[in-house]
Amino acid sequence: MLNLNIKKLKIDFKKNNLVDISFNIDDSTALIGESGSGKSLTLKALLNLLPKNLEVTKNIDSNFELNSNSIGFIPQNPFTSLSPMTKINKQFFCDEKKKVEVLKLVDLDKSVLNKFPSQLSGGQIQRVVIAIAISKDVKILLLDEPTTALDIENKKNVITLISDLKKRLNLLILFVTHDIESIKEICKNIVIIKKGKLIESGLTKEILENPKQNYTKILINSSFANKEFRK
Ligand SMILES: Nc1ncnc2c1ncn2[C@@H]1O[C@H](COP(=O)(O)OP(=O)(O)OP(=O)(O)O)[C@@H](O)[C@H]1O
Repeated sequence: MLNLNIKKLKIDFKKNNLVDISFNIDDSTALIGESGSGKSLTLKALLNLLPKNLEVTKNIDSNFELNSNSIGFIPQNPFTSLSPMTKINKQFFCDEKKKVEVLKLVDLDKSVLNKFPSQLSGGQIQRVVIAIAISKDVKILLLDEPTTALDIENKKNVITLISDLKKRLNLLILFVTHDIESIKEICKNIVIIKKGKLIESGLTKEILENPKQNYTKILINSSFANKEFRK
């Protein structure tokens, strides 16, 4: 079984500590916290994309090689993650057989390969981005608020798709979001962070039913309140 253990991740800017956390991913983990809590910095640290002005101490253990092939990244805004002037076909870095195979997994016809991003719908673009992410020998998928830019219908579809891919491809998942509701279907565990520190962690079901910390209760309530508001 795959495992990725963030034994220590400490990120400082000058004398300010921005992140100081440790947690293990052995299935699917949601990383949740209010804006500015350090979620994106944590993802960037895993992707080796932290800006040079930050001081980083990183101790990560995994039972697979952690490199650009084993990490797949799904960004917040699928619309800006594809090159607009390049046909979908040229945005993959794998052979033709693999392209068709991963497109099938995300329920897209191979005819999209011959199109430009502007010829696809928002939901189709997000599916292409997911297909590109899984076209390598991916072991862990990092998702940065992957449904924020989508409407409710597409949001539901993408959540179902990710949940399905996780099972079929046996992937580890680290899902960053503000929206606790969206991770119920996908994530077994939750890690709650505030100002770069771990506040509470455990099984999703248990934390949603019985949050211990006030901060967690507020995050859960605001997520449900938003949902009501959007109805
Ligand atoms: N390059 C940087 N230099 C200095 N401080 C930074 C840098 N990048 C991020 N920070 C600070 O680190 C903290 C955490 O930022 P981060 O982007 O990880 O938050 P986040 O939880 O992803 O927020 P959001 O949900 O709004 O995306 C913030 O206070 C931010 O201002």
